[in-house]
Amino acid sequence: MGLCILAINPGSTSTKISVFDGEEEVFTENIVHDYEELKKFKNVIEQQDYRYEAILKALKEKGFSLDRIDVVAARGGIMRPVKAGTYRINESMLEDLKNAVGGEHASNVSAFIAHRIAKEKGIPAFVVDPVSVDEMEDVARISGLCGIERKSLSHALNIRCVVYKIAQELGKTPAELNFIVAHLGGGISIAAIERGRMVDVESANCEGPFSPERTGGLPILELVELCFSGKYTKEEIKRKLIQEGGLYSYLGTKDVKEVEERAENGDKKAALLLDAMVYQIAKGIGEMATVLKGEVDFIVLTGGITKSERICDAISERVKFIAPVRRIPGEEEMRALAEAACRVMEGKEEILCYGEERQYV
Ligand SMILES: Nc1ncnc2c1ncn2[C@@H]1O[C@H](COP(=O)(O)OP(=O)(O)OP(=O)(O)O)[C@@H](O)[C@H]1O
Ligand SMILES: CCCC(=O)O
Repeated sequence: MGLCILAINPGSTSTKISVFDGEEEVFTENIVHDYEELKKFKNVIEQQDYRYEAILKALKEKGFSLDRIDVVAARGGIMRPVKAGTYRINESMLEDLKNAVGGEHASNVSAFIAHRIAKEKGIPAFVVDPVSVDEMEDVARISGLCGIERKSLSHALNIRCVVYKIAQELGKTPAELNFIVAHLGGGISIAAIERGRMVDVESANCEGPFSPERTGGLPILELVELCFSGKYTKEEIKRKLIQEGGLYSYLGTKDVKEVEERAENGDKKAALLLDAMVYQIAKGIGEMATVLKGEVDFIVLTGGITKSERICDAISERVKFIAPVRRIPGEEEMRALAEAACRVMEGKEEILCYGEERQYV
């Protein structure tokens, strides 16, 4: 076996792990957690031991010993704004994630698990293209209210991976192309990538289209009324916006496949909600086309929802006048983690140090 990589990618209800032999996938396992068990923890960082034990169990069931791992590559969470790349996990990063400096996200726990394994085995551990990759132009940071700044939070790992993949197919580098990438999963991010830099991004955590579980942007005064209605605590409001918003709030499910089936079987509400999600995603893509001044080489649709050809066709119908639309169903996050680990271990790419002033954007 060549370089043996353990890739770790925690989601809100599951932890995905993969073992790679260099760039060859050996196996991937999606460890599904009991939601009721996860809910017992005060926050995602407190789930670290629980998820760590689940990873050890899954590896054991595969007959794979941790002793064989040379390096751990983990999805990076919401830390301080950073430039894209691969960061060695350090105390300063762990401290920021523990304090949720950028907010709560399932992947915030990832660095803790990777760090623990790395310490036990005496091997290196990295996070790659964290959720808080920030390459936004200053003009994009202005929100419209002094004191509130727009944030760059996105599915940066998958977005950057698909950009590289398409550029490679064309025999070009990302620096030669402009993309709009819409990652459509449980959350949704829509990014404008100008010559390899993610110059603007909308994520359903803050604004933009609603997703299966997130509200995206809302009418602001109604939201103020809701917050001060006295019916909800701050935590309940946050849950309503991030975990129980979007399709879930209307239909009680986050499963787009199920919503499509309901719509096919004559459920008019489900059909309207799907149309609305498509409409808002297309609108978000249109906005990003203006960021790129119309100079768009490709619109890329990726993430779990893009397994649905029908949804992609409906989005495409509205945006294909902007640029050719490419569909990359599912996500490539595990491969992106492994490939990044290979690049830095082979010295082909610089290892970035979190906390060094120059890394902050
Ligand atoms: N064949 C399919 N047709 C339509 N929707 C699908 C299909 N397969 C998966 N989905 C939907 O994709 C969504 C989940 O996407 P994905 O797996 O990318 O999300 P995640 O990894 O949980 O979250 P995120 O992508 O935000 O990190 C769910 O709503 C799921 O129902
Ligand atoms: C915050 C952007 C990534 C996600 O929605 O999970």
